Amino acid sequence: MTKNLKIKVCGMKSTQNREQVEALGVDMLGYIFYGPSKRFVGDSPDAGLFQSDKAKVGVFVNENAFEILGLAKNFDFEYIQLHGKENPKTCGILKSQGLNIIKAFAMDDDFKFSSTAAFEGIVDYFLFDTKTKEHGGSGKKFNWHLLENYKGNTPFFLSGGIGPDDAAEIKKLNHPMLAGVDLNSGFEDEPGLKNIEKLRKFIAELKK
Ligand SMILES: O=C(O)c1ccccc1N[C@@H]1O[C@H](COP(=O)(O)O)[C@@H](O)[C@H]1O
Repeated sequence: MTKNLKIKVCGMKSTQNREQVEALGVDMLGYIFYGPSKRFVGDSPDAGLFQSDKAKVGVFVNENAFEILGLAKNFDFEYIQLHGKENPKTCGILKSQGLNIIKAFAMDDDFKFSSTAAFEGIVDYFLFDTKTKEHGGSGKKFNWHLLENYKGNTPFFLSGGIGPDDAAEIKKLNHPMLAGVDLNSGFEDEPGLKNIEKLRKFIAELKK
């Protein structure tokens, strides 16, 4: 089953690095539009950064829906990842404009999966990331056993601190709604610069 997991690599900041990542056959490329992040694309990103045939994901934290729509049009995003406290209404507004939506949830041992119910039928994917003060990109894992409590119908991405040595553990996860993995800081030489060999080995192991 893990052979078919979607692979999203997040935090693209360099055109050359994006081209190398893309050549690995990943499914989705993520771009961070959140100023405080070390992976923020910046105010005037290089146009080449976005010249990709892969599905492009704009990542936002509590951003205004109209601002998101403008940026999605500018950069031709297929997906929008909402990584803050966005509500179902905001997700619905973006969805109604033809965008696919990934809604992130911050996981800790107190997380109630019932909080995902209001987003069912509105968003395309959930993304379960570790709860920290930074919103995302923490490099920290949550307790993956918590996923056993997720009984919803929306497929999800596993996220939060996934690293080069995790392929075997991910392959053991047998959740019917696990759709993909989100790879970020665990595969970096520096924020926004992915280590291609680490990604190559991990992807090969995951698909084996
Ligand atoms: O990567 C960031 O800096 C970031 C900032 C704000 C929101 C989301 C961000 N990235 C997302 O964070 C998760 C987990 O990343 P990590 O593996 O723990 O580094 C991932 O879904 C990224 O898309």
